[in-house]
Amino acid sequence: MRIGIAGAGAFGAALAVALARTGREVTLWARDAAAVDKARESRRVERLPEIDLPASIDIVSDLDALLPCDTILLALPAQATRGFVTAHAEALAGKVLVACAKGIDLTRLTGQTAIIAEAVPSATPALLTGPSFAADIARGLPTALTLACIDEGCGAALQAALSTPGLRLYRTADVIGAELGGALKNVIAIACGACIGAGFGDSARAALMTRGFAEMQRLAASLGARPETLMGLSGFGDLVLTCSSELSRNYRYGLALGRGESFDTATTVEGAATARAVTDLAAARGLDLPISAVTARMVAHDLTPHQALDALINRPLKEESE
Ligand SMILES: NC(=O)C1=CN([C@@H]2O[C@H](COP(=O)(O)OP(=O)(O)OC[C@H]3O[C@@H](n4cnc5c(N)ncnc54)[C@H](OP(=O)(O)O)[C@@H]3O)[C@@H](O)[C@H]2O)C=CC1
Ligand SMILES: O=C(CO)COP(=O)(O)O
Repeated sequence: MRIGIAGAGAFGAALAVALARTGREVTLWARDAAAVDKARESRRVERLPEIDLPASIDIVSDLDALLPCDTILLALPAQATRGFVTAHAEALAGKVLVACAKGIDLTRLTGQTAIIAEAVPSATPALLTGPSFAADIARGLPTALTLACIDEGCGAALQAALSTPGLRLYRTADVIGAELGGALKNVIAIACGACIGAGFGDSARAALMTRGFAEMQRLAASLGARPETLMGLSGFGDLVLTCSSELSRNYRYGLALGRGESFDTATTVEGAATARAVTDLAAARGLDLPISAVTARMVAHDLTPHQALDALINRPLKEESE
């Protein structure tokens, strides 16, 4: 089986490397023909420097080269997925499309698989998510992720096809829960970065992670997720990784907010748009998600980290379980 990957950024390239190293046939597509020519020559991509791409990976800019692939991983930023699958709906018809992005689509406030189902109804949507930095995967460091698919037969086939000796995949049919865990943890990671950047300390970060996790569980439950999914790799696991490592772009973006520094706008920071989406979802569902709300306002430069802290810490006292 030849596996296609759309998007030759850090994650797409890392997955291509991990799969190619174990003998899978991989086609890696990127939109920029000049960048593809450069990558074919140098066997490197800009967003994953220092990693050599095995010669067996076919790097292409012509989307037709993905046509022989029955399974295509979509490793694009979350807000780009809708445009991509809509523009290429005909070519993607009938394929197994595995979303790898971690974000809520701002247009319709849905997860990645709902975008796929809407744009390409004949495709089988799935999701690959969980705690992993692209560089770790590319280096073959041990990693465990979640493979979510409503079609359980397809989920089991994908689990086998995408697992490698270093990359252990667990399977679930709870796509909604897995999507929300991956998307919402990015918002909390921005909050945690801002907390550390502003000098509020590790104890405050632990409080934000814990109360942020409660917000993730509250929103996910209201959208039909299974509670145990949020406790797993795609929720709790990725929250821990992203809120505690400077390898995370969401966390580093938060650090910059906390320090009052600027941040490179070309860097993919999924939690920024998803914070807005979460605020809209919470309003529509009458949910109280205060950490996500102040994070969205910090991202919009409508609150400073100190004002955000004041807003959180001066809320009326309450039961922890509420
Ligand atoms: N990096 C990581 O450690 C991990 C990332 N992820 C998730 O994977 C997703 C992608 O992240 P990542 O690879 O790191 O991001 P990068 O910023 O490294 O790369 C994004 C890629 O998407 C391409 N792209 C952007 N917009 C479009 C578009 N409209 N059409 C086609 N291609 C487009 C970019 O192309 P161009 O260069 O031409 O702009 C670039 O190659 C995110 O949701 C992220 O959360 C998940 C786990 C780990
Ligand atoms: O999702 C990730 C780790 O699991 C990558 O995090 P960032 O997008 O914050 O870099």
